[in-house]
Order: sequence, then structure tokens, then C-alpha cells
Amino acid sequence: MAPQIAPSILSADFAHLAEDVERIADSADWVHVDVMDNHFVPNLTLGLPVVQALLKHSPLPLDCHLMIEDPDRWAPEYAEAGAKSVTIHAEAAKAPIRTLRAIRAAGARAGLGVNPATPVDGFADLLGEIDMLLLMTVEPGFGGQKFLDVVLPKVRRARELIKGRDLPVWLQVDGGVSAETIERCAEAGADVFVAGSAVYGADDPAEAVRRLRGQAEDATAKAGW
Ligand SMILES: O=C(CO)[C@@H](O)[C@H](O)COP(=O)(O)O
Repeated sequence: MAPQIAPSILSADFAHLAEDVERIADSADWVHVDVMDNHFVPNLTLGLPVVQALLKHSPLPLDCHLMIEDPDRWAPEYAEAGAKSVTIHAEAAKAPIRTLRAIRAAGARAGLGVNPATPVDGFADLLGEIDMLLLMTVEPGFGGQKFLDVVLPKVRRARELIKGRDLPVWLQVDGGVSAETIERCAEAGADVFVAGSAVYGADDPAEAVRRLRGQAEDATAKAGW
């Protein structure tokens, strides 16, 4: 799949979310929405009411990343509200298969997220249940952190697992993705790139997205995935 860019609105202006989404509407593929509950991660951001409000204004589909303690309870509601992709964390879900199926049944793509220290091999049997695997490349909770190179072998391993089973599962990297790191992620096999500070910290967010996409395309072509 051609690389896709999903700017994270965690680095946008929360008082002007609709305008900040509009700024990347012509260059990005998704709007990545970080839902944090101050339990699964030590930060509190936004929830379903804000997502419902944003859905009315966003020209791009919403990619909701639930960093919450009880995704089984909430994930289907995000899908039913109209989010086109909903990711739950493997470390938090108590009934991941039921929840992933409920997300799909509500018409959204189902994502499974894993933290930097969580191995992916244990989830190989779940690949048929998901549309996207999200690999955190920082410890979840905050934007603007330094990319963890230590996760790159896992990105490659995940791509090999997906390729080996010939499944149409997207591989998303999230955290510290920037002009300095995106090529390494693409070379390792990632094809969906979340970038917060690298997009919204730039003077021209749309141009930042275009540059990231160009870098990812070149690196993907070189790697031959
Ligand atoms: O989920 C998270 C953080 O937990 C990410 O989506 C960050 O919001 C990405 O921000 P940058 O690392 O790109 O600044």
C-alpha cells in the first residue's frame, strides 16, 4: 500500500481543532485522534463528545487511538459515531476479539495497538481480526517525545508476519515520527505514519505532510515492501 500520513491533533490547538484539521485537509490521509483517560496513560485529552463534534467538521476520516483503560466498553461507540478507524490497546482490552469484531460490525476499520515493550509475536493469530496494527514508537501519553529506535526490529518483524500471511493489514507507527525518523520506519515496513509535532509544530503543516509523504514513498520504494 502507498504510504499514508495521519497527523495527530494532540499537537494541534485544542481551541481551534476544526481549523487545524482544515489546514491538513488537502495533504493528509487521516486525522489521528489520541483519546487518553489518565488511567491507561498519565494524560487526559478528549473523549467521545469531542470526536462527535469533530466528525461534523472534518473533511478527513478520523483514526481514533484509544489509550484508555476500558476500550471494550468504549471502542464500539467511537465506530458507531462515525470514526473510520478505531484502535484499542492489546495491554488494556480484556476481550479484544469481541471488541475488534464490534468495531468492524459498526463499519470501522479495527486496529490493535501495542506499546514499545510489548512483543508482537503473541498477536500473530489475531492478524485476521484486524485492519491495522499500531506500533507505539514512544511510550504512550504525550506528543513531542524522542523516537525509540529500539522498536524498529519489531516493525520489521510485524511486517514480515503480515506479509507471511498475505493479509491486507496496515502497519502504523506512532510517536516521534518526523523528517529524521520516517525513512527508517518505512524501510522497516511501516505504511501508516502518525506525526504530531512534526506536522503541527511546522510553520506550514500541509507542506510538512507532503514532505513526510515524499520521504516515506522514496524509502518504501527502496525497501521494496
Ligand atoms: O499517541 C501518541 C502519544 O501517546 C502520539 O499520537 C503522539 O501524539 C504523536 O506525537 P509526536 O510524537 O509525533 O509529536
